[in-house]
Order: sequence, then structure tokens, then C-alpha cells
Amino acid sequence: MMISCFDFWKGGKTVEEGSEEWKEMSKKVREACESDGCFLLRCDEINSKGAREEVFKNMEELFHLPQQTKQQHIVSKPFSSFNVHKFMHTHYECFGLDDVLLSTSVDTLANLMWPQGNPHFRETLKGMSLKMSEVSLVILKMIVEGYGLSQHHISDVENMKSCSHVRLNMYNTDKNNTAYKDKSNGHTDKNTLTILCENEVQGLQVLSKTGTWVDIVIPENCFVVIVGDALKAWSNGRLHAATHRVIMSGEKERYTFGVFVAPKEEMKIEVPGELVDDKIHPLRYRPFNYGEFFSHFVSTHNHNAIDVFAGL
Ligand SMILES: O=C(O)CCC(=O)C(=O)O
Ligand SMILES: [Fe+2]
Repeated sequence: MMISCFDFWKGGKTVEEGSEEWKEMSKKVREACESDGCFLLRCDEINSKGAREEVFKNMEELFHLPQQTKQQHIVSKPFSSFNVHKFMHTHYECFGLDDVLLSTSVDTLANLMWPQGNPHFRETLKGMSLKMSEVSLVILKMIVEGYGLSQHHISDVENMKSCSHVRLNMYNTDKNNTAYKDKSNGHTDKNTLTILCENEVQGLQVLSKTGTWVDIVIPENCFVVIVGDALKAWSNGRLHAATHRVIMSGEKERYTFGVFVAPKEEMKIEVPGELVDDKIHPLRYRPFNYGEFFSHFVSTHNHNAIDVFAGL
């Protein structure tokens, strides 16, 4: 499996929506999402002025705060609090941030972590989240184009990116942690689409359709884009929600910044009629409510939750 890499910002400007180049790329993006469920995206515009370095500098400062300070980040929603996990010789810590663009979650975290609220941290994180969230809409529109769907399906995908949740992840190698050496954190993301960047310390692996774990080498200036279960179901199972995990081996800490675009809880996800036919693509998912699917996953932790919950 050779993961594709696309460049949306050729020669300093965005590939123009509707242009021949855009249509060509849409087809390839759709194909990559079908075959691998992930791809790399080069996006110099986002990284200009060292935005990415700033994000990781801020994250390093955050994760190096005392453990008891970090543990104050407690949020009632699942996967949103500060958390520590151990798996496969890896020590993992993360902070969830709900809907960064439409809520005050970043401000709340900054005020909790630092006495002066750290305005630089807040602005850096919000700026990066906004840009990555905008890119996710470009990708989703390309998928609509790539299937040749009518324009009204643009609103489907806009609704599927109503929320931009963020996760700040930190990993390091913990060879002493033998109790969890066989525990994997392989999973699919439940949301629509995930965009991640890392501090050049590799560790992400994707499970290919043939069942082998493939190292994802994310070049400098690139992001990795991963299809989630909600988008897979909307596409009638044509897009592949890639199972992925992180394995650490070296000495350096790995930081990743992930934007998880997702529908609002009340959104009904329904396969477009154009993606269904009697012979090759019979309907695979019933219409379902995203919030109900997510609650089902939270209560069961079923690795195949989307098929169990909405599969036909
Ligand atoms: O940090 C990574 O590379 C992957 C993170 C991930 O899969 C997640 O947060 O869902
Ligand atoms: Fe993930």
C-alpha cells in the first residue's frame, strides 16, 4: 500500500474549485479514500509563518505541566477530558477539546492550565484548527465531486463538518511498561474526517485492506487525512474508514494535533440515492442519527460499531 499525497496549494494558491485540475484531483481523492481510507495532504499555506512549529511548541509547554495540573481538565463529554493510557510500550496522554471554533473550550483549558490564560496558546490553537477545518470542507466537496453527485449534496457534507473537535496527543516510548505490551490502540475514528499533523516523530500505522500494518511517514509540511465511520456510512460503505494505531520506539516525544470534523449530534446521516444501485452497491446503511450512533459506541466500545448500529 503506497499512500497518495495531494497538493492543494500549487504555486502558492488553492486549486480553483470547479476547474479541470480540481475535478481531476477530486477523482483521485475519492479513489484514495476508497482504497486506503487515508492520504497525505501537502499544504504549505497552513504551515506558512511557522504556524505548525508554534502549535507544537505550545503543546510541549502544555504536556510538560505537572500531572496534577493537567488532570484538572475534566469534561463531562466522553473522550474530552485529559487522559493517560498505556499500550504497546507506549505512554500516551491526550486532551480533548470540544468544538474549538464554536465553543470556548480552548479558552477554558488555557485559563485552567495557566494563571494568565496564555493568549498565545489560545490564538495558535484556534488559528490552526480553523485552517485545518477549512481544508476538511475542501476534501469533502471533492468527494461529492469525485462521485459526480448533484450539488445539493454539498449541504450534506457541510452538515457533516458542523463541529471541529480537537485532540492534542503526546506519546513516548515506555519499554518498562510490559504489562500493556500486547495491548493495541487500533481503532477507526467515529467522526466524518480527521486531519492530523505531527512533530516529525513518526509512529502512525494504518491497517491495509490485506491486513498488514503500514507505517505512515508524514513528510514535513504534510497532514494525514483519515476517513471516519460517519463518512463511510454516508458513502454507502464505498469510502473506507481506515483502522489505525500508534506505536512508539525512539527516544523523542511524539506530538500530534488532530482536528476531528463531525456532524452535530442531531444530524441524520442518509446515503445519497445516487450511491445506491441494485447490483453492485445495494443499500448498506439505514438512515441514522449521529448522536445515537456515537452513544452506542460510547456504551459498547464495539470496534465495528457503525456496522452493528446502522448496517443492513
Ligand atoms: O496521533 C496519531 O497519530 C493518531 C491519533 C488518533 O488516531 C486519534 O486521536 O484518534
Ligand atoms: Fe484515530
